[in-house]
Amino acid sequence: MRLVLLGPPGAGKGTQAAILSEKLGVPAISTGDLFRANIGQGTPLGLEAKKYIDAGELVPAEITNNMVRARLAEPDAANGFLLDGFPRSVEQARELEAILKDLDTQLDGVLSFDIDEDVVVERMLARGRADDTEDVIRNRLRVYREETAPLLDYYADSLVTVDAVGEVDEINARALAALGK
Ligand SMILES: Nc1ncnc2c1ncn2[C@@H]1O[C@H](COP(=O)(O)OP(=O)(O)O)[C@@H](O)[C@H]1O
Repeated sequence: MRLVLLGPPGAGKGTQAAILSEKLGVPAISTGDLFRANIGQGTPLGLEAKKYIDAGELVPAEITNNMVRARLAEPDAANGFLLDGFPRSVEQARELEAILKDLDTQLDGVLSFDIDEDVVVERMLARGRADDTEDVIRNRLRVYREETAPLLDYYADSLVTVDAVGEVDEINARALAALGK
């Protein structure tokens, strides 16, 4: 199963991706985690990406697209994947289509986690990651509204929406039900 997970920052996509990954037997691929791993290891990609992440801006296309292309070509993604954090813009959605076409495959669907901004701001302030200060959170939400939310229309035909307010297990059950699993 090849799925894109959509939703605002703090919607719980990463948490749900980890559980769904186990239940569906496909890897969860998070661009945020890939960037953070690169930052942790001090790679050139990580050093470059950090400037944008610390400001809550999108990392430039050439860095992000190549990283995703390489990750999706790895053997463990051959039978499916859950993509969390990519695409984050219509431009990236077009790039994803091109990447999948080159791999001779396509998406099965898009799972959208639906949640209010007020709730996600509270959640992010509580988790306290390095890029979770109030100013940076506000900027990430602005970028989400301007760049990422248009994907809800872009993917309208393949969109499955899940209410992302509630307990982790409850939301996971909703997601599986929405996927017909
Ligand atoms: N597809 C992407 N394109 C550009 N930048 C990205 C992408 N995915 C992640 N990033 C960068 O990594 C940061 C953290 O992403 P992520 O871990 O998905 O957190 P959240 O979902 O809470 O915003 C983003 O704010 C952005 O700077």
